[in-house]
Amino acid sequence: MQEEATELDRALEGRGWLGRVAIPPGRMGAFAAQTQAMRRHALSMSVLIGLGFYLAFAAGDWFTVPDQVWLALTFRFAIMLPLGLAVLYWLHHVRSSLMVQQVVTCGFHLLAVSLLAFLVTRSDSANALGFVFASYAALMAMVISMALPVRLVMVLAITVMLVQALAIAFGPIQLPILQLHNLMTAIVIVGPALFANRTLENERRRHFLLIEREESRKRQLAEQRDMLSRLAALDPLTDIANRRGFHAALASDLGRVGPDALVAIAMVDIDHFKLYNDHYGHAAGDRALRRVAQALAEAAGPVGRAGRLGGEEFIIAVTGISSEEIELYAERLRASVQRLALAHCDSSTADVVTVSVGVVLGLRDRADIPTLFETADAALYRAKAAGRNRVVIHDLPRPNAEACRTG
Ligand SMILES: Nc1nc2c(ncn2[C@@H]2O[C@H](COP(=O)(O)OP(=O)(O)OP(=O)(O)O)[C@@H](O)[C@H]2O)c(=O)[nH]1
Repeated sequence: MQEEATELDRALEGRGWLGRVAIPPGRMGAFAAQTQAMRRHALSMSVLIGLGFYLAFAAGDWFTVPDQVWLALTFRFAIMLPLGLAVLYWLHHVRSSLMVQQVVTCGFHLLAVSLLAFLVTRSDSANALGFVFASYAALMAMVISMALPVRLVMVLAITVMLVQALAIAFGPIQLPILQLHNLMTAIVIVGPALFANRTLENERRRHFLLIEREESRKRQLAEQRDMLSRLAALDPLTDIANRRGFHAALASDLGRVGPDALVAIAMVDIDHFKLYNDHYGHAAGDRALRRVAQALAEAAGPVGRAGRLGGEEFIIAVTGISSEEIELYAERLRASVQRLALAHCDSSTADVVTVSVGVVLGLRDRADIPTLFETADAALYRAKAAGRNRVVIHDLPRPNAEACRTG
């Protein structure tokens, strides 16, 4: 994720060929998809505007090419008008690749320019040469508005220049200086047009990369937030939920079950753990805590939530369990620790590590959770007092019923 942001930062510096902002290869598809609609729209607009000017300047034909007016009007209204409408229809209704659309649109503009150049070769009027320069104005407008790739711009510009050179060569006015004018005009017009095209394209790319970087940073922050909240909910020693994580998980479980569901809380405490630490050392005590925590989490199963309240005290919550099942469930918790067979030679209860379990069962809607905890704690206290390594169940719906089972 960090590498992703760095890659985008590097791309934004625009160290590509001639300061070009290069899109990283993996994002080229997304960039093309994002800018395609805009580029297609630009093509339609260039045809529409080009056609508008082409028809509007018909009025000037009586002055520019007085001897070829009818041919000029035929070009404008009988060829370019229907063709322009057909290209517009095609751009909007026929699905084809952007490149094909760009080439066809360039072809349309080139034809318009070539027909004017043809008039230059046919007309004896010196005014006809005005079409040569009008063609360059059109070229500049096309290059800036069509958002074309640079290679296509170059092809378009060179073709326009050659067409004009031919028109001058075959025109009635044979002035060699006109070819130089043509070349100079081409250079002077194409240079800024290319620069404007490049600048606009770079801005498009920068805009895309900035949005991508923003998205990537948002994803990065969300991931870090998730990781932090996961860590904040975990007990670092045992890898099961800590008090905070347990409460959050229980709250979400309680939100999912109906008001009639039963909720069981089991408080679990390791017996004589101080003696275990004193005998085997604190590091061994930590290892035992980890093993007990994992055993309890496993025994709690997919329906139970296990957490470490602190020290050698654990808690398990189960929602949607019946009063018939709870005794077996609690016994399973207790037995899971004894089955670990962690030697505890100083324990007066058993020769292995054992736990005492205090359980309470309550109705979800009547359950005041802190009260349930207190009651489970009181049941645990009774289990300790009764000799440890046993389960004491305090059943809230039937307060007098109390079951006791020892290992
Ligand atoms: N190794 C280790 N020991 C811990 C940790 N947290 C608490 N303890 C120890 O757990 C022991 C708890 O002792 P007590 O509260 O007297 O309880 P106990 O010895 O288990 O006696 P009963 O609960 O009455 O059976 C203390 O010695 C604490 O130092 C821990 O993270 N690691």
